[in-house]
Amino acid sequence: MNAWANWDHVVKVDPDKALPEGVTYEDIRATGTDAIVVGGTTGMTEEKMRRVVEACGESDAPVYIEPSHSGAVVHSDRLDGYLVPVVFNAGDVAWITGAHKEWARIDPDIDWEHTTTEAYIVLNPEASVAEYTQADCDLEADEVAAYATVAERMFGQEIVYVEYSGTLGDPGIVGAARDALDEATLFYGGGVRDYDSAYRMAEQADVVIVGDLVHDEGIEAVEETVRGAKEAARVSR
Ligand SMILES: CC(C)=CCC/C(C)=C/CC/C(C)=C/CC/C(C)=C/COP(=O)(O)OP(=O)(O)O
Ligand SMILES: O=P(O)(O)OC[C@@H](O)CO
Ligand SMILES: [Mg+2]
Repeated sequence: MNAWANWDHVVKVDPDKALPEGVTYEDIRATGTDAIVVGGTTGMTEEKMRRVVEACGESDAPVYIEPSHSGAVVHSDRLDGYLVPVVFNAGDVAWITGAHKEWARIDPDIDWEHTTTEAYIVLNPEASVAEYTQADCDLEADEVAAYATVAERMFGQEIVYVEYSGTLGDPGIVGAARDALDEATLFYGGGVRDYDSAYRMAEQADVVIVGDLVHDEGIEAVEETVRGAKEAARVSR
């Protein structure tokens, strides 16, 4: 079984942003989160990625990188895997297959066994990821559900990621994606900042991803979101 089938909560660390003073990766692990994913859209370099992956060395958390381009990929024994975004509603095919083609062309060391794509549906037009990929964010619930179906049924995606980076999404839309999926794991990310928002999104999605909060507020706030996500998962099981 894929590791993420058992996850409820993930912390996404942006290598382009600092952690609050004194916060370590072990502290992040100790919040009870299930994994650390390292990624972001802007300012991503191999060196910044490597720094974070190495700093995770001290903790026993599962660590995955989520590269935003081939130049941000680092290979390390510390990594549990590589989560590679494919933006299903991108306006430019570079973010669907183009960047991936270039990666396959230039990187002889791709660890296919530990590489999984994530079928992103990007829904916050204000986020850098939406701007970069020229995503069509103006989607109704049935269109989001249809993208989820296409991802799972036609493209065999194991992870569908409803991405509202920077703002809390519409639970109805997230639920529509969930209802469309059979086997795939539904990730939700965006604007989760406390117990209630984590709980609400974990009622809809399988895994709640918390990003900016760890940089802006630190460990206690993240802990609250872990509690919210885990409680909602427990109740709905
Ligand atoms: C071929 C390889 C290795 C990679 C290509 C991967 C693709 C298609 C990336 C597209 C952009 C993307 C989906 C990046 C993933 C991480 C993500 C969504 C981060 C959230 O970014 P924002 O919060 O919008 O941006 P900042 O936090 O950096 O401002
Ligand atoms: O930074 P936030 O808004 O928590 O978003 C999390 C994640 O989905 C970003 O890719
Ligand atoms: Mg961000």
